[in-house]
Amino acid sequence: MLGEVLQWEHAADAVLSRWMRSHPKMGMRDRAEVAEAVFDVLRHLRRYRQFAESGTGPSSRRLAVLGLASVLSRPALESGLDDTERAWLDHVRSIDPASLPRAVRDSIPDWLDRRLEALPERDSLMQALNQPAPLDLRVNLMKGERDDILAQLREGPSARHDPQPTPYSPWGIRLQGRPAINRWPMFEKGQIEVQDEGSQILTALVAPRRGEMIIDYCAGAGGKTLLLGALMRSTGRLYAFDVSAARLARAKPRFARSGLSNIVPVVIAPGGDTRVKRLRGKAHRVLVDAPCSGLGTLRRNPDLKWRQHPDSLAALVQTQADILKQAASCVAPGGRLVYATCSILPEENEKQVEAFLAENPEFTLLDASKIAADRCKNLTLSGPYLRMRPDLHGTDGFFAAVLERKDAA
Ligand SMILES: C[S@@+](CC[C@H](N)C(=O)[O-])C[C@H]1O[C@@H](n2cnc3c(N)ncnc32)[C@H](O)[C@@H]1O
Repeated sequence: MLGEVLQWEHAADAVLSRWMRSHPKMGMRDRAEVAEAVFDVLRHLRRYRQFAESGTGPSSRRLAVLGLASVLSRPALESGLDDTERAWLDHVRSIDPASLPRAVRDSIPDWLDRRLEALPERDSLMQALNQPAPLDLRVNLMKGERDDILAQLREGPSARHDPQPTPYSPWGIRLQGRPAINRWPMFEKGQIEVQDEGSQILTALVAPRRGEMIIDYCAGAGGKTLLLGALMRSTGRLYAFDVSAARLARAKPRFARSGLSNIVPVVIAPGGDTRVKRLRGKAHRVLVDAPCSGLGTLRRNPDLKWRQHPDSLAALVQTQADILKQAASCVAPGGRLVYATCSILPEENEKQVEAFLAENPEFTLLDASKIAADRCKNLTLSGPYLRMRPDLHGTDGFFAAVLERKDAA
């Protein structure tokens, strides 16, 4: 299975899920260990490949041994190794990561290492992106209060995941480990959803009001749409646009569970869709959660750093600019446009916004950190952009900018 993951034809979690389904007799604990070991190899692949150059036998076995070393106790792992492998593992364990070239230590391709060079506190960011992430939940305001849900989670079997309120989002709960929450009654009833705290905070930047007309332009499977709908208290009209019918189809059961009745899902055509044209200048607020490299989510999707290339990134940057232009046309005078990504790369973030503002002087940049602080009391950022980072905030890496169209008067 690791061999298949490393061919990069499919996302690692898709290959893993298929493999798990084809091994129905495997216990929960073994499944969790296999998944952790595969993700560990993906996080540290470049470093492990270098280590695997020494030693004997198939290199895929050496990679698997290194991944398993992150989840199994030493005696459990070593009972499955021969003397040569044990000696090799001892040697590898004695290597100080600080002695390795930076891109090998961080396990990223050279092209990406160069692009991340200028980021502030780059080393701590890369270190944090190479760690596993906790699981963040969002309480659905339409169906519950955070304190009540937290109290329920602290009773019963979910207590072992140490439920804690998220530090910044007033709706978030953080769990440790990988609980299968989609079987929990409170999930089935639509009281909780999975949503990283950073994603909750950036959705709050849209700050929708009751009765408004809002567009979630890249709604995908609806993660942010659900919070927008709840913040609108199920009033007004919330369009969930996406070019992918499959993604919107995945959103529909979530919309149904949520109890929201203000969401209108629409599959749009890329480029000039007539329904988009009809909404020209009408929306109070538009969120563009743009398709991006996803490099801010490496804690959860470590394969993304191996699946992206400079060419695919250049194509994404062009798509983001096109989407931003179309989405902007829907914003009413005095209305707001929120541009967001889960990337850490300046070309997908600040540079994209600067290029848009240079071509669209009718928009001005607002201070996103102040708007975020209105909802998230403990969050002190320096504006004008929202930049969430795993090393500084414990969230995935997110970027957002809030733009306002000048009033017609
Ligand atoms: C980052 S994902 C959105 C995730 C979603 N907002 C959430 O919170 O779950 C980006 C989405 O943009 C969609 N997309 C790509 N090109 C688009 C376009 N031209 N117009 C609208 N959506 C597009 C993709 O299908 C994908 O679902």
